Amino acid sequence: MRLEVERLTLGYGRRTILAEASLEPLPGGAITALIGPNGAGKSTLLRGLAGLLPARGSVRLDGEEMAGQSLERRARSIAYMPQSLPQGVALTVMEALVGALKASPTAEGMPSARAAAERALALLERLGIAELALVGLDRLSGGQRQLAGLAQALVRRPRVLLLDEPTSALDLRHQLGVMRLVRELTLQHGLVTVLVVHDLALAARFADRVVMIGEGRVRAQGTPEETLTPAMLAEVYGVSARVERCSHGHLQVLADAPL
Ligand SMILES: Nc1ncnc2c1ncn2[C@@H]1O[C@H](COP(=O)(O)OP(=O)(O)OP(=O)(O)O)[C@@H](O)[C@H]1O
Repeated sequence: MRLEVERLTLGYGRRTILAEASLEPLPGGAITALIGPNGAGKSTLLRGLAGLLPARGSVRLDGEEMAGQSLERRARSIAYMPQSLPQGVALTVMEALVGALKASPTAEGMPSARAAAERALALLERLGIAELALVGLDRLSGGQRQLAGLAQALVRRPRVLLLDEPTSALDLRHQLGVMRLVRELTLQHGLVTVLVVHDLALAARFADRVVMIGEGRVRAQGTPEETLTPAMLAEVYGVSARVERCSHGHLQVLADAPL
């Protein structure tokens, strides 16, 4: 599994947001974190990878151009979780998960109703929210909604997992739990996982690769060590920052002041 992005140009209407973005190939079994300041174009790039925006350039999965594929075909391999789930959906968590399975059958085809329910429940258990299975989406807290949204993306067992800020509403324990689960699934199934994240400590700890976006351009890409440098943080985020290792050896970004 390998996702290749070449000279991708994306925008809304006539406004170009991301111009000619090329990424080093995103391999299966690895997590790529998209980082960068607010409004830089991270979500736009993720939507572009999901095929949700008109684009110029090329996004290829295992050598096959995604643009020409039908939405249904694309949905078989790609799961995309937006920054916020739509409000006003009168479904329980379980109904939403089974609905997600029905709406976009995976490469394995459509599971039976019983198998779908079992798969959904097993996933909710793994995410620690099995007790929410029969609760309405509209009655969940922000963090619970985010976990339910993640479950909706994961339940289909995609080959490419695109997550827009999957941990932004989560407490510390759930942040670590979700990132560990995403890492496990990514490794276990060789997924191409791309996630937008603001928390640079999470990016440094869990991502294999980091793509730093600033003002609609790819400003740096590589390992966390290569990209999370004081010089790049100054240039792209406009902060003076230190990058140090904690007593456990994890990379930590300590932002000291805006420049
Ligand atoms: N649906 C839309 N229609 C028009 N412009 C949009 C739309 N979504 C985003 N934009 C614009 O595109 C630019 C990039 O937005 P995007 O959401 O990709 O940034 P981001 O890096 O994900 O930011 P954040 O960290 O704040 O979520 C912004 O200037 C934004 O105003």
